[in-house]
Amino acid sequence: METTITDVIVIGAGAVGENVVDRAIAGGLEAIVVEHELVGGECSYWACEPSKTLLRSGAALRAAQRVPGAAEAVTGGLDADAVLARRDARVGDWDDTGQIRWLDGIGATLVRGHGVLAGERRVRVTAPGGDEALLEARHAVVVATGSTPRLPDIDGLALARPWTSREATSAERVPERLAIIGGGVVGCELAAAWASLGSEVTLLTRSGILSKFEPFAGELVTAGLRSLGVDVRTDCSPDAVRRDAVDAVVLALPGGAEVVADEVLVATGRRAGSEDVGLETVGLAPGDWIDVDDTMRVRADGLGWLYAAGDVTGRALFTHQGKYQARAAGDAIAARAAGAPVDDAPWGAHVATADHAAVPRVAFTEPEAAMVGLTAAEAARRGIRTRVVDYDLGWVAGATDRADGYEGRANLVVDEDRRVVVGATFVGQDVAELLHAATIAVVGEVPIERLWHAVPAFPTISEVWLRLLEGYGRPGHEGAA
Ligand SMILES: Cc1cc2nc3c(=O)[nH]c(=O)nc-3n(C[C@H](O)[C@H](O)[C@H](O)COP(=O)(O)OP(=O)(O)OC[C@H]3O[C@@H](n4cnc5c(N)ncnc54)[C@H](O)[C@@H]3O)c2cc1C
Ligand SMILES: NC(=O)c1ccc[n+]([C@@H]2O[C@H](COP(=O)([O-])OP(=O)(O)OC[C@H]3O[C@@H](n4cnc5c(N)ncnc54)[C@H](O)[C@@H]3O)[C@@H](O)[C@H]2O)c1
Repeated sequence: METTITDVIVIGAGAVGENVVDRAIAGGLEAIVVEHELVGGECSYWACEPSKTLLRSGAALRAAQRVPGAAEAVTGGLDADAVLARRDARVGDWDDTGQIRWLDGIGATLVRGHGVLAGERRVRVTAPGGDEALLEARHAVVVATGSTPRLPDIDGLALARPWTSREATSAERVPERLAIIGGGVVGCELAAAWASLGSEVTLLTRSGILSKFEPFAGELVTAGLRSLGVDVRTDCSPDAVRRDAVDAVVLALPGGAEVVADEVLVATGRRAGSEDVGLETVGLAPGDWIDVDDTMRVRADGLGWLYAAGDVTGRALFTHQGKYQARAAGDAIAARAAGAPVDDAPWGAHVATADHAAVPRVAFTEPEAAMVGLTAAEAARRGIRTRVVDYDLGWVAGATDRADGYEGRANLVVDEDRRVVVGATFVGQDVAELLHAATIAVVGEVPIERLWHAVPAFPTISEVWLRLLEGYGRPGHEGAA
């Protein structure tokens, strides 16, 4: 078998793999990317993009309904067919021609097929027709193979043909009744989306709702989902799931109650997409999250040529954070290949430091929940001496302008020893766009004293920053009324 030699090989052309290739090429290297499905990966076709499109129409409708004058002009509900058609257009009808054009444009080589490591700096690719090819990298191989849904061990579940996020983001019809297992971001976003489109949704979750956020986010989103008609049941997990004689799915709950639906979506977390990438050929355990340092280089003796980025590392399962890791990896690989210095100190040019303390995330639910950095509980777990200030967004002029009866809440978690913000959460209509200011404050470690000089425009929802700072008190004016 002939071997093709290049500088860098990336396995997986999701958003993360694409960005590794982009940075490596920008750094003067040649790169091949191997993809066995669609270039663009989960985010483009079965995750971020279709789910946000399914959610947007309902959010826009409700926003209009909350503004007298506009509300009177809303005379009907959502047109589900039009929403689904917009979703189909957004994902390019699950065709990756556009993304291939982009890869061509940056000078990357795409090899279609399933790639597995085959020992040091080598990748074996099995093409869709079964032909095999061997690739060898002069400098680095990067595993960017993402993650897959994790199915809990519930009796009968696998046989009941459950939806994963893939089916739930690509469905062609609105199910009359949808049961969802899991109250994390996937469960809550897709509950909001399908309830808005007319499904009767029941959401069962073992924990609370959005338990990785501040508790007030879970409370407000639970109320918001219920206002859409979602039957939210926390501390609840089915014992067994089956399809009945008329093909309905029946979820048996502890105590004998049942939930009957047309489809059941399992949204109980993800596992590493590392089971079938040949990790065993280099001494790593298949199926595990791949452990990397902050330049995204695998932490294991003798594997200085092997990197991983994105979901497969388990560091922060978000597209934006994976792309950030990809930039670090691609730049570090190029620097090492050129024998140039690698700036791997915290916040250096070649590291993904923000993964540890400043990951922004938005749950595009009803209402939106957005956070960056640490929750108050996480900060306490890390031993940080904090003070938490919070504020009712319904009192902010920009919010009341935006919607009558605006409901929302925000908080800042302040590190009292360093006098910097280490976490911020905003929950309410249209808060997603507020988040980046908080990310800059956390990453920039902007002293509270200086934040007083960042004046939010009136009347924007961002004025909540001023209210939060007033709640905290102006350092040096503690005695002032
Ligand atoms: C429903 C849902 C909604 C989401 N919404 C958001 C959101 O709004 N914002 C956000 O930031 N994140 C969101 N996420 C998370 C986001 O989708 C992931 O973090 C992101 O897709 C990870 O990118 P990745 O490139 O690491 O993996 P992937 O996108 O999974 O890409 C991996 C690629 O590798 C390929 N591959 C795997 N194994 C091989 C192999 N052996 N050979 C060749 N190719 C291989 C796959 O086909 C795939 O194309 C969402 C996730 C879900 C499930
Ligand atoms: N907008 C976004 O950025 C976005 C959207 C969707 C997904 N994502 C990413 O995808 C990741 C995975 O999301 P997810 O929601 O699948 O996982 P998750 O870990 O966030 O939530 C899993 C939920 O399932 C529940 N659960 C687990 N086992 C259960 C069982 N047997 N019965 C009942 N409930 C059970 C948990 O209590 C939890 O509520 C997220 O952490 C996030 O990184 C991001």
